[in-house]
Amino acid sequence: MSTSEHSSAIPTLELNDGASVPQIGLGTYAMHDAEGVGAIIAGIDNGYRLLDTAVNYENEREVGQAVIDSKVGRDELFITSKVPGRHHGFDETIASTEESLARLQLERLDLHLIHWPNPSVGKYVDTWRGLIELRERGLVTSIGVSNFTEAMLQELIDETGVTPAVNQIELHPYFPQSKLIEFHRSIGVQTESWSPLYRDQGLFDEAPIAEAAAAHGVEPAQVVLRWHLEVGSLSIPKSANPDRQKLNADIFGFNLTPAEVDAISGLERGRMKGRDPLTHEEM
Ligand SMILES: NC(=O)C1=CN([C@@H]2O[C@H](COP(=O)(O)OP(=O)(O)OC[C@H]3O[C@@H](n4cnc5c(N)ncnc54)[C@H](OP(=O)(O)O)[C@@H]3O)[C@@H](O)[C@H]2O)C=CC1
Ligand SMILES: O=C(O)C(=O)[C@@H](O)[C@H](O)C(=O)CO
Repeated sequence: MSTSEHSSAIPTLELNDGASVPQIGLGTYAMHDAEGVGAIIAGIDNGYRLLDTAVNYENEREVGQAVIDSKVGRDELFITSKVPGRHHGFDETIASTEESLARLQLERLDLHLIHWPNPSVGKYVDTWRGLIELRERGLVTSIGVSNFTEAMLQELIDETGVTPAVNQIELHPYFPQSKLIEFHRSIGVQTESWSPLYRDQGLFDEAPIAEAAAAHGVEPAQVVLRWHLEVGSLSIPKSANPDRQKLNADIFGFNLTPAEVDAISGLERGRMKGRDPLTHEEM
């Protein structure tokens, strides 16, 4: 834990390349303009150090401004962005990343991901080679992917010998992805959960979550975010509300029992919007 005046209580874990990453981060999807900058600064003030953005969120400028305006030093923060589908390809990935860095007003990203594999385009291996090159040039510290299947991960490793540090995937109690998490664990990839709260669309009323919340004296959202840690994933809940930001990050003072974890995982019913990376493509 940092000892600075603006320290964070969020512990870290180590990625397969030795880099340190906070165990929970702030999603920034749909945070825009001055209001978005204010919400991101509030997140940093509330202890978040990992900020998750993407070219396609069209808010890298806001994230960069929040980093500049916050009271926390750049080196204490962990900034993630993502290469969009329209920038797949070796040269395109280098150019895309240089543009992201310019918008973010940063010299280096802590983690850069391939946002979606877009298999019909057939360029994710070239894109991965671009990320490897960027890491060698020192423009990004860690490299990873998002929405990759087991077979796609294996293909990247077979083709390049480089294992992604992270696979950021849709993961929540309705879609627990236990087989993919186990595969990640077996090859040293850190699982990262997107839409970890299922965008507050009814999940919190589910009995195993409400019951665990009552048993531990916490809120249902905290149970859900603790469940992500218990199954081995770091999550990036988005909240623009300072009170909910604080609540969501306050998950390190209790544990769920194995029975509670199993009951919550038993809520499985499928993806939120049918975004199967074998067929769903985003440019
Ligand atoms: N790689 C990928 O393909 C994807 C990546 N992502 C990333 O993951 C992040 C998180 O996912 P996201 O889709 O935003 O969804 P989340 O599951 O994080 O849910 C966010 C929604 O839940 C609300 N919320 C947050 N905390 C609470 C709480 N304690 N109680 C009640 N409601 C709450 C927020 O509202 P409010 O702000 O008002 O608190 C917001 O409406 C994104 O922001 C983005 O960075 C997301 C989708 C795909
Ligand atoms: O937010 C992201 O990172 C995405 O990849 C999108 O799928 C986004 O979640 C979305 O909901 C677009 O409709």
